[in-house]
Amino acid sequence: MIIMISHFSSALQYWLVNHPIIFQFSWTQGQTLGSSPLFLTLTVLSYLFLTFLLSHLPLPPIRPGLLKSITAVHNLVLLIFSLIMALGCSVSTLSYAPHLLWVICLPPKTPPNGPLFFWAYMFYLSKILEFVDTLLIIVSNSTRRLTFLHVYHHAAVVIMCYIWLQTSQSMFPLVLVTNASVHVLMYAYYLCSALGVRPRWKRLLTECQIAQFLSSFVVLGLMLYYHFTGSGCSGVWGWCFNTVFYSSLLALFLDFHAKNYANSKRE
Ligand SMILES: CC(C)(COP(=O)(O)OP(=O)(O)OC[C@H]1O[C@@H](n2cnc3c(N)ncnc32)[C@H](O)[C@@H]1OP(=O)(O)O)[C@@H](O)C(=O)NCCC(=O)NCCSC(=O)CC(=O)O
Repeated sequence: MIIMISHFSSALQYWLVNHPIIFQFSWTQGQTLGSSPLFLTLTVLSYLFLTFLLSHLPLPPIRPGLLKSITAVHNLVLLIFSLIMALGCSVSTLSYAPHLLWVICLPPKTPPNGPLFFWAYMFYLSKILEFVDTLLIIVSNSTRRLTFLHVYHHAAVVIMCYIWLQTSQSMFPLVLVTNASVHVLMYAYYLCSALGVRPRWKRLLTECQIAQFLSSFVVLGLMLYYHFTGSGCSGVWGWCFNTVFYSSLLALFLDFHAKNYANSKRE
């Protein structure tokens, strides 16, 4: 049993941290795929433009069975990918963080190399894959769900991940693990919905999302404290973006909660 656990943990360590592609990863602006400011600008603008265009065009109907299957596969892929990213970033942090404070405050001029930044890069790419959520909402004619919250979140989160990589943003490992874990639940919820099962824990899921934004303010506060009381933390401009972004998401999610669950009893 002990030998099996030890084999499993070595395999995990290799595939999530020490594999050469992960270990030797380096984010280099203009060289790594998707790392140029032009790529970021075009990606976000194309997303906004196509969302506007497709939601105003009459689209050919898709067979409900086919749409259901595509939606289920998309959600399953993102569920598994989110789980791998949460695990990968946690194991990389446990393997490489020299001390606990390091996950909140990376030393200034930390180069965006190695396993932790590999997972930040995967997270960045996964946020582009999440654009398919919007396409699914549009093709299923569910305009009720094409909200400002949804489109704003999907566009801005890509910019946030780019800043993480470009500025070696302190505290990203904590935010990544929290968000990817919440997204495991979120895509499980959407997967069940697509398969025709409405989970009874929708409200709880929204509350987990709100809790993740609230907890990120604690981490943002700690980073600022260590930045000004120590020798500085990497990615202070990213701190400003994160603070504005999370404050706006918190306000939008509190509004969503008030509108969706005001009359429902807690389950
Ligand atoms: C419980 C929530 C996760 C989702 O609330 P909703 O009101 O959107 O959920 P709902 O009950 O209408 O969802 C079920 C419907 O979604 C369809 N559906 C299935 N898969 C989907 C997918 N990948 N993207 C979008 N919709 C999808 C189902 O087929 C079903 O359609 P039908 O009804 O036709 O059968 C909530 O907490 C939430 O996040 N609300 C904000 C809306 C949003 O866009 N969230 C995701 C991005 S924000 C985010 O991700 C924040 C974060 O980082 O945590």
